[in-house]
Amino acid sequence: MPARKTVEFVHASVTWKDYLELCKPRVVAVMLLTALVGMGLAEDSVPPLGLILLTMIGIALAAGSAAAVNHVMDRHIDEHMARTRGRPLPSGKLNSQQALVFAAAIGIAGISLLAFWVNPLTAWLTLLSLIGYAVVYTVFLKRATPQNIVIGGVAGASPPLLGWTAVTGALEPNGLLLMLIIFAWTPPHFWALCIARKEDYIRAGVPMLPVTHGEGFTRLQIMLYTLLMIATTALPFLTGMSGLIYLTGISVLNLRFLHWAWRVMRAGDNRQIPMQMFRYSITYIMLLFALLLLDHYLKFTL
Ligand code: HEM
Ligand SMILES: CC(C)=CCC/C(C)=C/CC/C(C)=C/COP(=O)(O)OP(=O)(O)O
Repeated sequence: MPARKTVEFVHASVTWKDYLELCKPRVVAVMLLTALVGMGLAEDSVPPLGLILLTMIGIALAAGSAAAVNHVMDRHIDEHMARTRGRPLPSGKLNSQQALVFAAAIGIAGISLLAFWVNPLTAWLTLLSLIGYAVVYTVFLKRATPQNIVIGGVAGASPPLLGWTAVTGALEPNGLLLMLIIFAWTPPHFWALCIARKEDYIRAGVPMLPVTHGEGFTRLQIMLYTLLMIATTALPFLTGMSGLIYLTGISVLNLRFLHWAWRVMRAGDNRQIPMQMFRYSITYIMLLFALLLLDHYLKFTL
């Protein structure tokens, strides 16, 4: 009887906020910004508002579904990490069945919406990203190799390409280029946090790069990927997709990113500096995509 009472108590306290938290809403919000920019840059004219809304809702539902599956698969990892133990599953606010039913419902809704009202190519690519993150990264790579986020990063990097294909119905080099920028940005973004939260990953037994190869090696990798990322951010200008507004803005953002990578290289045991770099990486990616959009529309009005 007491066990039953506990279950009833847990059910009674479930709110929509617990379900929202399953979707990693802040990460998905930034992904939606990158998808919106992909849509904007795909054509000279502004895409129809209906198409923008349907695409954003479809991607949001699919990405939220992938994030909810990640919460279920990782619940035993998350309960060992200070950063994640308050999440809905490890804290007992939701159980796996509730989370999986929710993930299936919004996942099917999102992919169907894209398939019927946007286009089949975007629906297929979104489904691939969903499986890439929820299954390939979460179930296999995360537990198996310190290169997990380099390979798994392909799924997280896809939203600008999904936005692009939603408008054009085709895979084109400039859409892939936007995806490439996020792909190169992901390792410095994540490994900076990984250094700051290394003890969490040791406790949870997850083979992240600072755990398997040490912090010094990870810092060097952060610097190398930062340089690669800076090179990829030159491509929109070099291909003529973006102009001088973008080039000026991105140069300032890149100098700051490089400065953070340099500071992390020399940070020793300091945990604040990698954490600050992680936070900057988020500001950076938002400003980068905002700049691309600003440059695109100002080019046509100036
Ligand atoms: C596979 C690739 C990626 C990995 C492994 C990764 C990893 C992480 C992790 C572990 C966090 C901390 C989350 C938390 O504390 O709850 C985080 C936060 C964040 N990530 Fe990523 N990330 C990836 C890709 C992306 C992408 C593509 C974007 C957006 C374009 C993004 C945007 C963000 C944002 C906005 C946050 C802050 C969330 C918050 O404040 O709660 N990430 N990322
Ligand atoms: C359809 C589509 C666009 C799918 C992309 C889905 C998505 C939400 C990707 C997020 C990437 C991310 C935050 C990875 C961290 O996972 P983690 O498990 O290593 O981090 P954690 O410890 O914070 O859970």
